[in-house]
Amino acid sequence: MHSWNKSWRKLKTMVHWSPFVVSFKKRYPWVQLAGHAGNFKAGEFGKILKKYCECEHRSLEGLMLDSLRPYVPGYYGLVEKEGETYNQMEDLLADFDSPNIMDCKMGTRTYLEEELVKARQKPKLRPDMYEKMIAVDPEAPTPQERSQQAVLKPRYMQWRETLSSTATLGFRIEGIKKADGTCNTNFKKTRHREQVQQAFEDFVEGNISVLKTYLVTLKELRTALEKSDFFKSHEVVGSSLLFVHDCTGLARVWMIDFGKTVKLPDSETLDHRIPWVEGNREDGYLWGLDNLVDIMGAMVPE
Ligand SMILES: Nc1ncnc2c1ncn2[C@@H]1O[C@H](COP(=O)(O)OP(=O)(O)OP(=O)(O)O)[C@@H](O)[C@H]1O
Ligand SMILES: O=P(O)(O)O[C@@H]1[C@H](O)[C@H](O)[C@@H](OP(=O)(O)O)[C@H](OP(=O)(O)O)[C@H]1O
Repeated sequence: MHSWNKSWRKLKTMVHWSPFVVSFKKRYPWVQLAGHAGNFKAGEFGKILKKYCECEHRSLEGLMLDSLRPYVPGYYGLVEKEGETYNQMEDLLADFDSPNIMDCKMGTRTYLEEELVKARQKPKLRPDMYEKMIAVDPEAPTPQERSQQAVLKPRYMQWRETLSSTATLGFRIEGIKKADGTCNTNFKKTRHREQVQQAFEDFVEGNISVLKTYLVTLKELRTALEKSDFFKSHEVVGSSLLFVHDCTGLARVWMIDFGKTVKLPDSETLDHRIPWVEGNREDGYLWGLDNLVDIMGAMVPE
């Protein structure tokens, strides 16, 4: 949605290992599991820099004053580096020893209503999205899309939603990286509950204590979301939950990526559970979290 990142190549099945030189204390490899390539840079120790986005800046500022504060990376404002502006935030991996990481994109909708309106007013053909589409399913494009060798962004985003578990469960796995270095970002067709559960099982590798900690945290997060003034008054689209655990048993979950988190007009609020119909701006975030809790809950033995 931001012009500066439009042209950036998306990470595909590869994880970008950024050998950040971390000042003073130790060197550790930082991992970007999903999202736009080239979006991140090392900050001072324990901090990272993400390419500036006005929406994210405003959201992080608001979140620092909200009851959701414990569930989001600490925000340290803007930084200029080599002529570029960045949002400086807490590196959530800094306290972990060889972390296992999972990114789940939350919600039933992955594009903003305003993007839909823009796409109608000024349709922009996306040959790159057509290429990504046929790489997964050569049969997916319509005859018109095939002749144009391009698709519109909302069409691509909706196709991704229905192919994955976004439409049916209200969240989807974007990537999993394990402590042994293996990494999987090939979840575009992970749609059914059983497939998602299988991926979670692989992620926690049978560690019930880690699974229980995740479950407790997700329930606490749900309670915090239900009480949060920020959450009530914002459309939260394309935001992820970042799960991180390591061999010491430390396991935490944070909300990340507020590039498409938008304030509603004053006094308007969202339910975050009811289905989206164009105009109501519902994002299905809590419905997705309910399903996530349900699936992880079913994995914990009685
Ligand atoms: N504060 C953080 N600490 C540690 N890792 C992070 C942090 N923020 C993001 N990451 C890593 O970077 C990845 C991409 O983050 P993010 O979703 O914010 O990027 P993006 O380019 O805005 O993504 P998208 O293309 O979905 O909009 C995450 O999956 C995670 O691995
Ligand atoms: O995961 P995929 O299949 O690679 O698809 C991308 C993904 O849906 C991103 O969330 C989206 O960025 P935004 O969330 O910022 O819209 C990007 O749009 P873009 O190419 O227009 O940046 C898509 O290409």
